[in-house]
Amino acid sequence: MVKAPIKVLITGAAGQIGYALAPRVASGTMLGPDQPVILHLLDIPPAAQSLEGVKMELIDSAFPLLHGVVATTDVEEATRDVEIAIMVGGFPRKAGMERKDVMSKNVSIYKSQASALEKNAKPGVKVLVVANPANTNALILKENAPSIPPENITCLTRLDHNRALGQVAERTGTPVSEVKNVIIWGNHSSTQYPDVAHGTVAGKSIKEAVADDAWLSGDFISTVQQRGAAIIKMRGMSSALSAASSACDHIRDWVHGTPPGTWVSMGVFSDGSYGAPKDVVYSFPAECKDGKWSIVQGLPIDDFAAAKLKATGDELVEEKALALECLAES
Ligand SMILES: NC(=O)c1ccc[n+]([C@@H]2O[C@H](COP(=O)([O-])OP(=O)(O)OC[C@H]3O[C@@H](n4cnc5c(N)ncnc54)[C@H](O)[C@@H]3O)[C@@H](O)[C@H]2O)c1
Ligand SMILES: O=C(O)C[C@H](O)C(=O)O
Repeated sequence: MVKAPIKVLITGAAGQIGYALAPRVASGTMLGPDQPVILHLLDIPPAAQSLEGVKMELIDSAFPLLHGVVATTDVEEATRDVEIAIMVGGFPRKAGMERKDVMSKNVSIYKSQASALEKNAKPGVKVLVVANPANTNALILKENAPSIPPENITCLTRLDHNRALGQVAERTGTPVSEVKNVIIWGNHSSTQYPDVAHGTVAGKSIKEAVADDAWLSGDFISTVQQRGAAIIKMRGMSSALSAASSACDHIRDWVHGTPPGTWVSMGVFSDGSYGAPKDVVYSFPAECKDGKWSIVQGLPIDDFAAAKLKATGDELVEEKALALECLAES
């Protein structure tokens, strides 16, 4: 039976991630080869012409699964009846900036777009926040859209997860598909903790396969933590194709499920698992089934890891306070 099309919102669609993401969604990479989609593309008025150009290119690509494109600068129109919302709109970090620097520009966007989503999206809308500071933007969105269940609002740490998989694959000379169950804990920032203690390479523990503990507890961690900044340095712009690809991975696994025995990293509203602060959006290992995620429980955490989990949690609590200050001033 032919499936009904799903409306997918991409905000910031005229930007560089939007340009890489829209064709992936339209070609079925995100929701599967039998799922038609209608793309709702939102950007701000100064980007309206460029947004129209993206729409023209999508039409010219003749994607069989693409049943329509709405390109608009009207947030009410953009959010109407969407079942999936990928929130990319905002201002990216430039060289030399920390994520906190983009805070004041971006959190107010998330407050106002929360209301539009709440009012217009389909009940059960799944939201992925990509724009930085991703965890805190997601939190602000959640706080300002009380009728959307908190478990439906997530942020992207899958890019960091994929970066960790990539580093281990490169180091061990193994196809990345053989590397599993790394974890990104905490914030999508340089305090995140990329954890390989429970991961495997072709069934062997990562520790055993890499056989270099100093690298695993040193350069590996800092490389993943600093990868966003390293890409900005190389490209002069922040990551886009890997961000778009990871956003598709995040939604695909959330909707279609994670393979048995495999988890992914997702920024989700914290219930305090593993001693993380409650009431922030924190990245945990997550398994997905029937369109729902759950935090993988019961993993042993040693003292080294516990200190890292705490540091990134502390940063999220600080970011939340800063975001609330920015909103109070705006
Ligand atoms: N979480 C992650 O892993 C991750 C990875 C890469 C980038 N990012 C973040 O994603 C965001 C987008 O990055 P990019 O490289 O595509 O930036 P970009 O500047 O190329 O595109 C952002 C787009 O958002 C639009 N925009 C600004 N305000 C808006 C609003 N109120 N509503 C709708 N659209 C709006 C801009 O006009 C622009 O077209 C940045 O915040 C960046 O830091 C996150
Ligand atoms: O680091 C950035 O500012 C961009 C993005 O969040 C990334 O991780 O690549």
